[in-house]
Amino acid sequence: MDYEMDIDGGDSFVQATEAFLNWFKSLPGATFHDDIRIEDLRGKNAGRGIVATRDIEPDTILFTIPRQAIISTSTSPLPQKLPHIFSEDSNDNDAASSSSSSSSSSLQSGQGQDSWTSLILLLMYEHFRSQESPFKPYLDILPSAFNTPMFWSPAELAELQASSLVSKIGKHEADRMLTSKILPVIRANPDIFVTSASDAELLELAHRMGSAIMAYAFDMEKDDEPSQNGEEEDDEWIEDRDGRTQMGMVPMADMLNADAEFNAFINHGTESLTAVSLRKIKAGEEILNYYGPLASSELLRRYGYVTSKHARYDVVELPWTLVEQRLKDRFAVALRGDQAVWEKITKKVTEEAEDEWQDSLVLERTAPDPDSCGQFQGDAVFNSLPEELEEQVKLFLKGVKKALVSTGDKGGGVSEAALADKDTRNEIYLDSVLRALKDREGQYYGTTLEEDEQLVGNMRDGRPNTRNEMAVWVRRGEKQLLREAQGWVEGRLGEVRDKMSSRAPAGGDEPSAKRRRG
Ligand SMILES: C[S@@+](CC[C@H](N)C(=O)[O-])C[C@H]1O[C@@H](n2cnc3c(N)ncnc32)[C@H](O)[C@@H]1O
Repeated sequence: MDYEMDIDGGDSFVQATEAFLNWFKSLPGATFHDDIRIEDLRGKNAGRGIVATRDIEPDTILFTIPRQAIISTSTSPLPQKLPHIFSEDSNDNDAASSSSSSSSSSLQSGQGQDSWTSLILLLMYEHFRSQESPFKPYLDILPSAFNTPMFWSPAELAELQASSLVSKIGKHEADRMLTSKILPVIRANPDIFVTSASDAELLELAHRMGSAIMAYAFDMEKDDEPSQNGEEEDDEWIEDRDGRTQMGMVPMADMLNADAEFNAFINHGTESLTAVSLRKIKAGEEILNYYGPLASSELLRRYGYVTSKHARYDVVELPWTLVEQRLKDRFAVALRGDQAVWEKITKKVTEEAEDEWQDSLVLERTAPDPDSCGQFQGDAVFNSLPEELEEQVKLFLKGVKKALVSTGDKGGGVSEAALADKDTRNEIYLDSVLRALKDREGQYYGTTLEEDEQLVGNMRDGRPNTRNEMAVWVRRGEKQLLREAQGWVEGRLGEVRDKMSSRAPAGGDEPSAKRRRG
């Protein structure tokens, strides 16, 4: 991310930090513990962060943010100025469906805002107010550029190779959404959004605000009522970003960097939010929040960085078509590569599975949640394939079995009788998945896992410092997971094959005589 750099021989970064801290401390109700400080962490590509200057005990309140200091639709004057844009009735509470479901007339009038676009409007309003904005010292420390893949060049994106992250960036969708929902509101209200910016500049600014929200905003329950027994809510980080929760920019809470092991959390109270230590934090240690059990790819997509601790949550999407192709290979002789038969099977199977059908299956490790002190207990291990994958293969094999019955024995491959045997089906399942996993790894065409390991080994301090290195990190993690998955499947496959060979007479895929039907 780009932060303000030296100007006129002075360090504007340091000055902006000081101005922000003084502004924050002056807010009625704000507190900032004496034993912490905002530190310049640009040396490790982490912008600003908060560090303990002395040992801090568990359950210590590190700082307090009065709710009035949050930028949200509850605190901003903008909704009163533009009630037709911000009223509950005109809002689109489901951001996920907003781009497709909003009528063109509501888009032209700037209605149909969701929690994202509402907050973008609030931030742009404050930005254009410039010196008049009560949030100026806070806005001044928000980054002007981001490392999220939304802003990467095609060459930088190509380094992600076959990572599914590439398909999730959504640059065009974001352009469309900002152009249809943000620009019309600004243009229709020139007295409120005072700017001489061109449409292209407005779009760029809206992207910048959208990315700041992605990496900095907090989600809060809309009413922020205390719980029924009168105690304050302890809802930490709410991951739901589908527009149903209210989003807010929470100055100082968003100065905390984060990792998958962390030592502080944000407590959402009625009057204020507080940052609280989860365990003893030693002098010099960084105070870290938690963004959730995010894969490296997702951490990069939302926040523009990666860490080694998040690698345990890495995921790989396995397209069903790869598994299906390998399943078909097993019956290529028996069904003579009959395209019409395969189409019939696929149609039948997907119909039978209805909404449950998945075009791609998510592979992940079993990773225990961090404990109540924010620390890992136990390793993350790959020890299962997605249940849906097994279900879909089962359905598929059922379809194949029927096809084999109707076409009769074509004199080769796996027979219908063999498919009646559970071990045979299991063997076909695991063998096809294993081959599909290798095919998936092969889709990362540019480099091998071993080459990526070497690239990571050469990184300064053993961690990524550039976009290119972050891309290498993400794809290396995904290839590693694919290898672990292959190892696990190989193990299961070996067991099934041992079992089959210990009970079956010679004869390939045929089940034992005892089990043979018909
Ligand atoms: C909520 S802000 C935290 C404050 C931010 N460092 C700043 O200077 O404004 C989130 C951003 O901080 C950076 N960040 C957070 N945790 C990090 C970490 N563990 N390592 C590197 N950068 C991190 C990322 O750029 C992320 O998008």
